[in-house]
Amino acid sequence: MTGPLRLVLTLGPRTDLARTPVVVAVAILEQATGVGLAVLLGLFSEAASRHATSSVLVLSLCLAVFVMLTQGTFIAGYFTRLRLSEEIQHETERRFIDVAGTTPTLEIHERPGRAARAAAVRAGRADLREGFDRVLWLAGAALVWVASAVLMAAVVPILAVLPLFAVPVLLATRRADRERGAAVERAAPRTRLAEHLFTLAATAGHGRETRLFGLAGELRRRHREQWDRGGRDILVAELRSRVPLALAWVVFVLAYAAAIALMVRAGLTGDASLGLIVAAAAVSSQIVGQAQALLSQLSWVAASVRAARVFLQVVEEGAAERAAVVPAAPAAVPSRLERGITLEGLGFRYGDRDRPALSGIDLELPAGSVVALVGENGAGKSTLVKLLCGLYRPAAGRVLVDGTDLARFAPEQWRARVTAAFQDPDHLELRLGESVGLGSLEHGDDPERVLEALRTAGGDRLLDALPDGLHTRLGRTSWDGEGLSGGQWQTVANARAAMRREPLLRILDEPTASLDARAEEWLFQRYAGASRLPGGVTVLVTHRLTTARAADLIVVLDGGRVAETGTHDALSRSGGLYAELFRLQARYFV
Ligand SMILES: Nc1ncnc2c1ncn2[C@@H]1O[C@H](COP(=O)(O)OP(=O)(O)OP(=O)(O)O)[C@@H](O)[C@H]1O
Repeated sequence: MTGPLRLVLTLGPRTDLARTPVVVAVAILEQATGVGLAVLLGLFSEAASRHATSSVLVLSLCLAVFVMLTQGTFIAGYFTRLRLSEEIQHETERRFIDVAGTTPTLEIHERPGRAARAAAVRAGRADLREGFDRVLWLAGAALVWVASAVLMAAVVPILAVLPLFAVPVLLATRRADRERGAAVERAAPRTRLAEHLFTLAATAGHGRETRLFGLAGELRRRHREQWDRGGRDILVAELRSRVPLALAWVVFVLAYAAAIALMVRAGLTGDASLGLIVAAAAVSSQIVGQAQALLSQLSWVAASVRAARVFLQVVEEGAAERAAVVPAAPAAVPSRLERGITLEGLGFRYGDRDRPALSGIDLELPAGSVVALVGENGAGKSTLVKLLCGLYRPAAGRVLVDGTDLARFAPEQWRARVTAAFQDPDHLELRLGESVGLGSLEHGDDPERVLEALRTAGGDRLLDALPDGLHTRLGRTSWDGEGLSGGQWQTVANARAAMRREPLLRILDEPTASLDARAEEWLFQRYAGASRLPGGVTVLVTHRLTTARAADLIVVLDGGRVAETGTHDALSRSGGLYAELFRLQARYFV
C-alpha cells in the first residue's frame, strides 16, 4: 500500500480507536440500505404471491429492524463521525505544526516549491480530515456494487456484467477530474492573485487604505478579471472532457435498457422466481445512483490521497532539511563570546531570484559591541540578520562564532542563545504577560522577570494604560482583547526580546520604527546602547542614522555587499555612502 493511502487509512484508528468501529459500521450500513430493501421487497413479493401470511409478518418485522438499524446507526453515528473527523483535523494540524513550525530554516515558507506545497497542505486540511470517512464510504459503495452484480446475475448470469458498463463512465470522470485539476493548477497564479485582491478588499487590516484611496471598485474589477481569465481555462478543460463522458453514459444507458429486457424475458419464461426478479429489478434501478456514489467517493478519496501525498512530501522535505542542517554530533554553543562573530565570504540568494541578496560579506562583529547595520531598502540587512540567526543556510562562505562554524551547532541550541525583535513583529494575541513571557519559555511564568523585560523595553506606560496589567488580553483579531497601536505592539515585541538576559546575539531589527521619540530614547539608553552585552554581540538594524551613530561599529550594506565599515566619525570623514545618507537625514534636524 502506498504511503498516502496508508496515511489516509490509518488516520481514524491512530487518532481514536474507540470511535473508529462506529464510523465503519455507519458507513457500511448506510450504503447497504438500498440493496437490503430491494432483497426484502423481493422476499415480500415472493411470500405475497404464495399467500404466506406468517412469512409476510416475519418479513415486516425484519423490515422494521433493518430500517431501525440502518437509520438508527446513521443518526446515532452522525456525531461520532463528526467528532472523529474533528479529532483527525486536530491531529493532522498538530503534525503539521511539528513540521512547519520546527524546520531549522525558513525554506518551508520561502523556497518557491516548498512554500507552495506547505500552502497546499494548509488549504487541503479538509481533504485530509475527511479522508478516512471517504475511504469507508467508498468501500461501502464498492460492496453494494458487488452485491448488486451478484443479485442480478442470479436472474440472468450475463447481467453480472452490467455494473462493468459503468467503468467507462468511471474512467471518463476520473480523466475529467484530472484535466480539471490540471487546469485549476495552471490557473493557480490567477486565482491566488484574485484571493489576494479579495482579502485586500474585504478584510479589516486593509480597510483603511481601501477606503482612503477608494479602491473597492478597482479591486473588484481586477478580482473579476483574474477569476474570469482563470475560470475560462478551467471551463475549456471541462467542456473538452465532457464529450468522452457523455459517450460513456450513452453506452451505459443502452446496456441498462438491455438488462431490463433480459429480466423481463426471464420472468416471462419462468427462468427466475418473482421475488428474485423484483429484487434484481429494484437494485438495477439503483445502479445509476450507485455508479454516481462510487464515482464521487472515488474522486473524493483521490482528493484526500492527493492531500495526503503533499502532506507526506512536506514532512519528508522537513526531515531531509533537518538531516542536512542538524549536525550528527553538534558542537557545544559557548556560554559567552570571547572574540565575537566573524563572517567569511558570506553569500545568499533567494530561490527564485537571479541576483544574490548578499555576496562576499567579510565582517568582524566583536564580542561586547553594538554593531549597526545600515543601508538603503533592499540592501540585504534583514537577510544578513536571518543568516546570523541560522534561519537561512548560506549559499557561500560561513559564519564563525568564536571560531566555530555556526553550521556545526544544533540550530535550536544556537537560537536558544539568540534573541531578536524584528521589524513587523508578530502580534501575539495572548495576555500581555504571556505575549512577553514567550520570549523565554523557562521564565515566562515569572511575573517579576516579565515586568523587568517590559521595563527594559520602555513598556511602563503601556502597562499602566492597560486595564488588567499583565493579565490584559491583547488584540482584537482572535478575541475581544485590547487593541494596541503599532508602537505598543512593537514595545511588547521588544520586551519579549528582553526576556533572554544573556544572549550571545541580540538582534534589534528596526526596533524603534513605530516608537515615539521618548520611547526610542529610552530603548537606546537603557537597552541597546548603554547595556552592551559583555559576552555577546548586539546587531541593530536601522534607517535612523542618528541612532546608528552611537554604535561601536557601523556596517553599510549596498546591493548585498559591504560598502563601508567604521565608526560614525570615521565614516563621516570618509565621505562615502554613509556620509551622504547621514547628511541627507541631518538636513531635517538643523
Ligand atoms: N523572501 C524573499 N524572497 C525573495 N527575495 C527576497 C525575499 N526577501 C528579501 N528579498 C530580496 O532580497 C534583497 C534584500 O532584502 P532585505 O529584506 O534583506 O533588505 P533590507 O536591507 O532589509 O531592506 P529594508 O531596509 O527595506 O528592510 C532585496 O532585493 C529583496 O527584494
